[in-house]
This record gives sequence, C-alpha cells and structure tokens, in this order.
Amino acid sequence: MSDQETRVFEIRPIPGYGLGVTATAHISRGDLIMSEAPLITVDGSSVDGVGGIESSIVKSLKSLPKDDQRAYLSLHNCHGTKLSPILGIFKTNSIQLGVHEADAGWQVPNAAYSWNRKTSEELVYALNDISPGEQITVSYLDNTTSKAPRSERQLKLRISFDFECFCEACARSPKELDASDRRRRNIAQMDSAIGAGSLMKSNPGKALRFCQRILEMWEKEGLRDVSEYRTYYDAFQVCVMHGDLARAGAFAALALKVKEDCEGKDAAGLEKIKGLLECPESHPLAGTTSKWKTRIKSRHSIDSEGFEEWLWDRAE
Ligand SMILES: C[S@@+](CC[C@H](N)C(=O)[O-])C[C@H]1O[C@@H](n2cnc3c(N)ncnc32)[C@H](O)[C@@H]1O
Repeated sequence: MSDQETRVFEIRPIPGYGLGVTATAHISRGDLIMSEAPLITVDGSSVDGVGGIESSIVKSLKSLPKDDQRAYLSLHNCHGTKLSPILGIFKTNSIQLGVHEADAGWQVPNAAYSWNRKTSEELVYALNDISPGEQITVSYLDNTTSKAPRSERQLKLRISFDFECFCEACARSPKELDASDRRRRNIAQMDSAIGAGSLMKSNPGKALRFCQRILEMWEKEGLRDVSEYRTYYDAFQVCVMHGDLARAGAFAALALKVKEDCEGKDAAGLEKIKGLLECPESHPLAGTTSKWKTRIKSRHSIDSEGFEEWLWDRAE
C-alpha cells in the first residue's frame, strides 16, 4: 500500500457494508489511489481443483509472518460454512490478476483496479473526481455483468458475495431503473452490431453514431470506465477503414487518454495505441475504402474549440 504520508484514503466501517475505503483528500480522475502487491497468489493453471487451490493458499500462508497470517484470517468471508474459512476468505476477497475490472461492489464505481505486470502490483485508479469523505468504490462484477440490467447484476452479487446492492445505480426509482436497464440493453445491442464488423464497412456513419451514443449513454449512467477505450478504438477503426486519418488519430488519442486514466501509464496495450496515434495508416484496416479520405494534417487537437462537433461530424 502507498506510504502513510501520501495516502489519500482510510479504511473504516461503513454502516451496512462492513469495512470500506473512504477518501481523505481530493482525488481527481486518473489519480493512482493505491498500489499493493498481493499477500498471496494462486496460479489456477498449476493447481488441481478446489483441493489444489486450498493447499496452495495454506502453503503460501504458512510462509508469511504471523501478522500477515492474522490479517488474512480477519478478512470477510461471505460463504459461511459452505466452504472452509481459508477458501471462503479467498473467494470473497481475491482479485483475478490481469483482469480489468477501494472497496464495495458498486455498479457506478468511482475507481477501478488493474494488474501491473511490470511491478506485480494491483493498482487502483480514480474513474471520477472524488471528494474527501466520499466512499471509494469498485465494481465486483466482470466487464460484461457490470454492464447488464439490474436483475442480472443482483443475481451475480448474491451468488458470489451474498449481498443486495443498493448503490446509486441499483437503488434508483422503478422508473429510473427501467430507463437504466433499457439503456444498458441498447448499449449491448449497439456494441454487438459494431463488433460484428460488417456495419463498420457497409454503414460507417451509423457505426460511428453507435459509438457516440454508447459513450453518451454511459455518461448518463454515471459510468466512465475503461470500456470507453474499446468504444474509442472502434471509432478509430471505422475512420481508419474509410481513410479518415485525421479523426482516426483523434480517436486514438482519446483511447490512449482513457487507458492511461483508468489503468496508468504502464497499462498493457499502450504501446500499440501510441503507435496507431503516430501512424494510423499502419493499422491493417487502413484505407479499405477511400470514402472519407483526409490528410492527417487536418487533425484537430482534443482541447480545441469545436473539437466534439468535428469529431462526430461523420456520424449519421
Ligand atoms: C471483498 S469484501 C469487502 C470488504 C468487506 N466490506 C469487509 O468488511 O471485510 C466483500 C463484502 O463486502 C460487502 N459489500 C461490498 N459491497 C457492498 C454493497 N454495495 N452493499 C452491501 N455490502 C457490500 C459484502 O458483505 C461483500 O460480501
């Protein structure tokens, strides 16, 4: 965990949630909140079944100082007697390394964690600006389930963590919940239409409009996480495919910014997007058609006036 003096959070009981993490200073989107090496890790590919996982945890625990062993055993176990305490604690608190996904399972989290392969640490970055006293929250769900309608999210949280979530996304009025669920279904449909690939080629204006609407809808949902990276990258591909190198470059710049904000400057995949930002025409889809051909010189800078209108100008 970061040095006590520079810590911007504290761990304390939150009524109804057990222990939680609260900001002690102003935190801006893109700030690193904490970085921590795991107490123990289990390599799922080299252990056999549940028994193998348990033996691996026990072995790792025995090699730790007594204080760390006690710290492990004091963690929350939401699985009661269904699993041994060692396994129950592991399943309640472990994070899959390398998976993109602070504390409290939130559907509009203000922070997200990511694995840093270079330092072998889990990092938590702020997704929004966070005020002192505000709870720091991350999603407990994988990228697909966290984007699903409320009933699916609740079911998964009940099964995996045994609680009912009343975060601001889940505790909306029935009318607002209905609108939120519809938005999420709509996003999923547009996402798969773009993912299918043929839309990008046959109707790039519509594909770009879908990207724009997905971003707008997530903003309405109050969620600005690393999934924005994929949407900007899709928009990049639409533009590069049809020869608009200027907008492709701008979308690459936005994709890069999202990834750096949510996962830091060491994030996996940054080199690739930096390369595409420098040279969009190096992408394999570049110039599939010349429908939108532009010269890269005409790129607008992200901060310039009128940038948003220019950026989405080709959306239909
Ligand atoms: C990884 S632990 C988090 C630390 C836990 N709060 C503690 O006191 O040890 C997961 C557990 O925290 C609680 N929790 C997390 N987010 C919650 C939420 N939004 N609403 C209610 N309980 C929550 C649930 O009991 C869940 O099983």
